[in-house]
Amino acid sequence: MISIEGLSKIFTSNNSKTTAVENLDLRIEEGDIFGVIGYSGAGKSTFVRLLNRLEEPSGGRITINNEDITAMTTSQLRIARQDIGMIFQHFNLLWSRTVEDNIAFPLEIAGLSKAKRQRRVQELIDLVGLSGKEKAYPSQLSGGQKQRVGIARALANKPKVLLCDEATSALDPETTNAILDLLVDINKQLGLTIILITHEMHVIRKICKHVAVMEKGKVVEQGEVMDVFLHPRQDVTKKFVSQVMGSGEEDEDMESITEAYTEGRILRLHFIGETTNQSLISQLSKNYDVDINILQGKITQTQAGAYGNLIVQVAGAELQEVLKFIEEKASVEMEVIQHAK
Ligand SMILES: Nc1ncnc2c1ncn2[C@@H]1O[C@H](COP(=O)(O)OP(=O)(O)OP(=O)(O)O)[C@@H](O)[C@H]1O
Repeated sequence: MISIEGLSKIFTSNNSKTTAVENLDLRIEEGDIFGVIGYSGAGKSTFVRLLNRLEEPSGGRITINNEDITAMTTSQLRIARQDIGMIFQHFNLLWSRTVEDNIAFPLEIAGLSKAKRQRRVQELIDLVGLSGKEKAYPSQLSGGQKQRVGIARALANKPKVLLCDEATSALDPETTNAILDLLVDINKQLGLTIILITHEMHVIRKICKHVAVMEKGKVVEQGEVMDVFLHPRQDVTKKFVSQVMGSGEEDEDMESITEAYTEGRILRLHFIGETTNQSLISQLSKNYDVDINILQGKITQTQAGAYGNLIVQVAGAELQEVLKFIEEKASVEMEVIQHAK
């Protein structure tokens, strides 16, 4: 477990002070994939760099598995850092070393024998899917492959925690998804705790279990990803959620929908969690004498299941039975938008 209490960082330069992180408290459970999201300047990078003391805190305490990182001497910290891997937006690879030599680098520093290094490097290359690229140089790799090298290198000493500083921000959407899938695999296979900072809600939605939203150096909202998606409280959180789900402005179309579809009833179905897997729509149209017309909607997948809204038109002889079934039996929330004339 990672516990952060009253963490602060104040940068002082030329008589000016910037509070990058202010009195921040967080608890991150072992094995979690914990996302920290915020706009540029919110203090995310500083926060993540404080965790392994790449930045020295101005105040507060960080403990990782009951070890007080903030109280460590430089030599204690050097050993503790072997348990904290880190990957970066621009990969930070050694350009004059091959893939295998980049991955071997932290093992050399840790003093492993050549034979042990070679064995471990091969395991890591297999783990991150880089077989065949052992002898390539970073300049010969795609962005996604470079980040795979970064991940393998970060995992070389079998850390318990992996810090990801905007690790997918330099990648295209498809490569981002592949790297995020790899992080989920690693989290499952190795039980590693992942702390990931990003300005993209898509990243949080896809792989995180918990999220903290940062603004002006503070955590302004936090919780399970699904809860934060469903009930964003702060304006900044609402903006991030709208990156994935739209702003809700699409509801302005409701008027044209209700004018165009006058038969039966128009329903807004709100799916939360695994309920989307119930195949509600096909169940209804198979079991009842109704026609169901999907008019609008957005369903998205999170680590805790799928959620979102569907706007449907239901018409036919057994309309009332369908409304009763959804209300009483299905675990979706239903709102009848319009009683058609
Ligand atoms: N070394 C530094 N010296 C002075 N000020 C700094 C330093 N590093 C960061 N800051 C300031 O601290 C604040 C937080 O910066 P930080 O880089 O942590 O934000 P961020 O949320 O990661 O944003 P970005 O994604 O743009 O990097 C900013 O106002 C920044 O200018």
